[in-house]
Amino acid sequence: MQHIERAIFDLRRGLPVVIEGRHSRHLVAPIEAATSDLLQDMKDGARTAPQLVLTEHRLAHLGRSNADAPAAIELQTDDAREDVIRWAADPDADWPPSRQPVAISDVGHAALALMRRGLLIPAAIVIEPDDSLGPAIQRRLDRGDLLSVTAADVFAHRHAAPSLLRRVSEANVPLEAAPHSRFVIFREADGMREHVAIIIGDSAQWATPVPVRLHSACLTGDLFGSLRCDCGPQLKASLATISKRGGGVLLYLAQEGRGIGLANKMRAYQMQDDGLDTVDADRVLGFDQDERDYAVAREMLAQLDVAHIELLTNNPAKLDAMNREPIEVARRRGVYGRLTRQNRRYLATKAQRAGHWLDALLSEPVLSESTDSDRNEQD
Ligand SMILES: Nc1nc2c(ncn2[C@@H]2O[C@H](COP(=O)(O)OP(=O)(O)OP(=O)(O)O)[C@@H](O)[C@H]2O)c(=O)[nH]1
Ligand SMILES: [Zn+2]
Repeated sequence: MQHIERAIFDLRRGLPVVIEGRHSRHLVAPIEAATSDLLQDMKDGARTAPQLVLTEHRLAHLGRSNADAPAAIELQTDDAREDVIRWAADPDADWPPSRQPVAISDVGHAALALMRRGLLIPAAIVIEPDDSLGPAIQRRLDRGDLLSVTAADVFAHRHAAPSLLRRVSEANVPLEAAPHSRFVIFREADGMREHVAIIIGDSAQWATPVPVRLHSACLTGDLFGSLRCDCGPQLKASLATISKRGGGVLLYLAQEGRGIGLANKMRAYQMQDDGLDTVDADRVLGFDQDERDYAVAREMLAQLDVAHIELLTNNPAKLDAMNREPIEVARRRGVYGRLTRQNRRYLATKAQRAGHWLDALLSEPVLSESTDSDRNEQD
């Protein structure tokens, strides 16, 4: 487990790692770290054509409309770095002429899994080292300045992480909307993500089913009051509702940007400013329209001995994901933020393309924007 975590940190620092597949050893670099020098070194030391590994969503965006699995573009000697990066992440890129997608091995799949776990753009350059590069890689592995993981360990890690959640600390934190609250911190086994369960009220007095809200982190909305989404007001409304209903649990999940991370959410925002909607923007970057997995949430509730719940959500996918062993969703209750001029399109897209139950909110008049910042400037 530990060496997977270390490999992800190296990838996030812009360093390549070695992935041992069932049949052979490969060198893998994230597209975000593909400098001209690194790309040249990888091309020079490759036994067969280097591959740019892409997800099915990215392939579809490049015009391979029947793509239903990740695949690769084989790179040629004179492919410029700018082109390679464009194929991986530029919204305006097309499929390179006269090339066919090639199937990827377990190494390619493992590379994409590592990029996703590391919240990097899910695209990687993968080579099988030739006889000149192979020994140099071995020396670096022996010295410990290059890390190696097996594809099998990467897949095992992806499935094992949620069930190995550890309850690490807790304390009372009275909240404005719910004065009798206790924060319980859970850490995923690889140490990379922490999730918070906020226990509201006295569990002995809770209603059955227990009111539960799952809230995915949104730095911009929850903390800074961004008008682009509805998260901040939804978070406050959830705490107030749970408190009023005699208490329950709010899970604050480290799933920023529907699981793609803050940096990618900003990339997606930029694309939305250029015309794409929130679903397409994530897909253009190679992600699914929702990358979240709620196994962690089920495990947190199980560890808190909460099984029979009333779920506060407008999201059918959350409802479906939570109504699984050992959790039973007895009832759903809507929870609404507020409609603004800037979030109307985002909320309408969620309703139309992801089936969120938001009709009630979308039919309300748009609230006027807060003018706090103007007033601050006048002061
Ligand atoms: N990728 C992406 N994520 C976004 C965007 N806007 C908001 N988010 C994220 O969307 C998530 C919303 O989380 P929630 O409010 O828990 O979930 P939901 O899917 O809206 O479902 P509800 O339970 O009905 O609120 C947060 O992680 C936000 O950071 C966007 O344009 N792109
Ligand atoms: Zn938000």
